[in-house]
Amino acid sequence: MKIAAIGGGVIGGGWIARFILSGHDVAVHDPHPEAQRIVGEVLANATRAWEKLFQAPLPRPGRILWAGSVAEAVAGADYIQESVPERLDLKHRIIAEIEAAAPETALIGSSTSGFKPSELRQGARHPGRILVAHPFNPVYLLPVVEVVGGGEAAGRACEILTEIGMKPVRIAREIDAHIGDRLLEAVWREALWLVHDGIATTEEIDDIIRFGFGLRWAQMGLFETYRIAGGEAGMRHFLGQFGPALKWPWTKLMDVPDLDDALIDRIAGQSDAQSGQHSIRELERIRDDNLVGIFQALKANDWGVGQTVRAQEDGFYARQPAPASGYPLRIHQARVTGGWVDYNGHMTEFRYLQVLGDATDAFLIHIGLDADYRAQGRSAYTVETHIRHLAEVKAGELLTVETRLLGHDAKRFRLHHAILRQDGTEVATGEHMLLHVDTGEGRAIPMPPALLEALDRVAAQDRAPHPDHAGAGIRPIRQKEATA
Ligand SMILES: NC(=O)C1=CN([C@@H]2O[C@H](COP(=O)(O)OP(=O)(O)OC[C@H]3O[C@@H](n4cnc5c(N)ncnc54)[C@H](O)[C@@H]3O)[C@@H](O)[C@H]2O)C=CC1
Ligand SMILES: C[N+](C)(C)CC(=O)CC(=O)[O-]
Repeated sequence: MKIAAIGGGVIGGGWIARFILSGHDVAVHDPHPEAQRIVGEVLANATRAWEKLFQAPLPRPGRILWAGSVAEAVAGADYIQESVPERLDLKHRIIAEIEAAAPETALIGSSTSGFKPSELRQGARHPGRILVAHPFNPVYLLPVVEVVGGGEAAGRACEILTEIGMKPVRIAREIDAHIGDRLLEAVWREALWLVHDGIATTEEIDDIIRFGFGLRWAQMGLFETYRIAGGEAGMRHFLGQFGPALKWPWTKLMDVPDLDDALIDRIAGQSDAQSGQHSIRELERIRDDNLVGIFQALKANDWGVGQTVRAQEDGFYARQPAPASGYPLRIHQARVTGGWVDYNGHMTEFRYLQVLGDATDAFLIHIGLDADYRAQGRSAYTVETHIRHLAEVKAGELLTVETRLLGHDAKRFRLHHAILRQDGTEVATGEHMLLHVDTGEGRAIPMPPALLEALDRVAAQDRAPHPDHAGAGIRPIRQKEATA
């Protein structure tokens, strides 16, 4: 699939990073003289965030193909994401340039925050393929994308967006600013009035959000949160109790304070005092680390955005390259990132287990125990592990795992992984016993014939003697050694 991105600013850069990290090449056009530096920095932050977010091995990243014109970028494209500044005349000009050069079948998604598809489509040759695909910043982490403009084109766009780990929400009827920005603008207007009227500073308002209802919104949204706030009587009681207050004159919803120089100076000054000690890129990294932490907590709870992360990881495992011929199997590789390194300057203890666990997952997919298989309520659980740490590993190193099957019966199999550096040095080994289980009943059950046959085929290749340490535990410390 060929992807093109027109505009590589805050949002275009985020889209480019998401496509690249999902394994797609992206042709990019942006006339900004520093576009390559800006997109490069966004991609670096996005890569850092994805390496922290996902436990599954990431796909091999795609490449950025810089194009000198819109026409060059969109030639032969299947999906084009437009992220130029929010001016309708500019968007019309860009869409006309895209239509003149792109295949008729190419989909055009616009990042517009406010324009409706009917406005974007004015004067277009093939209006039905022009859609709003409105993301939220940072695009490379937040999965939601509002897809506005219906029909077959929207269905195809949703498939592509889902494939890169997004959660498309199709909006049935077009309205100005879609849904997310309608909600955000209401809060934003109120916040501007609170600063204007001298009721609160920018920091106080942010504290009320981040130490309070922002945490609720991050995992349940608005309606589910208020259902709980109604107590045991739920939403009906909540509406009965707090509904009348909605008619009291609390809000200045449609009224916007005059953004004169004095108010701009006040907001910008308070914002500098609040966050000016960090550069924007540093703030982005702080934000990304916090989002990753929230996502991981929600993954552990199988809830909300955590389910999207899990589904994306399943996709990464399934896309692992087929093993090269030969034995031991070489079906897993991992790059040691800066975040994997501890205070001793080398790969921290639990990351060894992560590499070994990911290698086991790659082996499971190799024998057919993949996400579709697990969806039938059967899986494999590791019940015993022995790791030997043999050499230090530094950030940036590429690790390759060699996997052997040391034995199996109807319900169990025993794996041996050797983690190798690029120069062939063995840096760790892991030996693992796995049980085939019925996940609903939580008990071991025999494997079906197809899995056993796959294991038999691997076992037939395992002709070398077992390593000396296979089956060994940790050596006892003899008393003489202990007191020496
Ligand atoms: N910034 C935000 O929080 C969000 C913005 N959006 C939407 O995304 C779109 C882009 O906004 P941002 O990325 O914030 O703006 P931006 O100003 O950061 O980036 C716009 C980019 O478009 C480039 N550009 C200008 N003319 C161009 C042309 N003729 N061909 C190719 N590139 C061109 C600029 O050089 C710039 O890099 C807008 O429609 C906006 O409403 C959507 C979601 C959130
Ligand atoms: C400010 N904004 C209207 C451009 C914001 C968005 O469109 C979505 C977001 O990321 O908040």
